[in-house]
Amino acid sequence: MASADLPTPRTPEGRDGLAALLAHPERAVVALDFDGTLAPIVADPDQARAHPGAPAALARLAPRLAAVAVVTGRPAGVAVRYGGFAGVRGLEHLVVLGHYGAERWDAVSGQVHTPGAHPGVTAVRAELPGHLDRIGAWSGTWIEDKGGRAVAVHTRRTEDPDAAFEALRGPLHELAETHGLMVEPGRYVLELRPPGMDKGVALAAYLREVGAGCVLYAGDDLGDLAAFAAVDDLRKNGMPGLLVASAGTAESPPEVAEQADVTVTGPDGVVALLDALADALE
Ligand SMILES: O=P(O)(O)OC[C@H]1O[C@H](O[C@H]2O[C@H](CO)[C@@H](O)[C@H](O)[C@H]2O)[C@H](O)[C@@H](O)[C@@H]1O
Repeated sequence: MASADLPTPRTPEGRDGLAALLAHPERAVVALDFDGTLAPIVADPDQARAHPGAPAALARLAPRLAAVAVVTGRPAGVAVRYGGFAGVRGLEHLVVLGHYGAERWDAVSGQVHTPGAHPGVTAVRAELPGHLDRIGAWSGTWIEDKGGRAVAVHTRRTEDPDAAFEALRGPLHELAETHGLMVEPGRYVLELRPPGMDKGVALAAYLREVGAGCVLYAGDDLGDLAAFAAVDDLRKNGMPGLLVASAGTAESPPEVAEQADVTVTGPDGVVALLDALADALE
């Protein structure tokens, strides 16, 4: 089956990945990032919501696939709420891997499974406001409290988000190191979180768990490159895969589109792609 609306991937690996998904959807996993991929980027992270067409597009696809998963830096429960993913007909088996895979929500139980607070994150949450004052962080720098597994510092709402971001890099790396944490850079955000987990580790484990035969992964930011690398490794070992970049804005990291097989324009383009896939499979 094929659809006129489906893009032609620019690489042979991507073309194989798309062909495998269309030929054997029952063996395919579609996994997507949340912010910037399923949800438009907005200035206030608490106001981010999934594209209005995203839950419906995923719900059309999910019953025909091995699995659909969201893989996000958000706490899993937050992505479920902001995505409107709970209780959606067709998404009864959806899984959300939150905090870069450290925690997990599944639609079957409706529960979040989390490893609990990390002592380094607990310490950083307490120290961070004073630390930002001491280093003279730009006005408008904003701390997103993400619970016990991560804390994020955003610069989007400062007068010069790029300069504010660069000024924070060194001091936040030092603070993270002091507490056994790593820094995850993103779009005008630096997140301090425990090492040892990333979207690639999380995605590869999930694909093994469900016995996937092929995968589509879509993302927009630097944190998604670990998942891209995992798909690339799997392709080298014989599992077809398709990498999709949600890009097209001035702030989109160029690496994401460079490493993808297909580039679409933001969540609008992602939802259109999901709908085109669903059309092709119906
Ligand atoms: O893995 P993701 O689902 O992409 O989450 C990564 C981080 O995304 C959020 O920040 C980004 O989106 C915000 C809302 O659109 C935007 O204001 C910010 O500049 C972006 O970096 C979120 O706030 C973080 O907690 C996520 O880890």
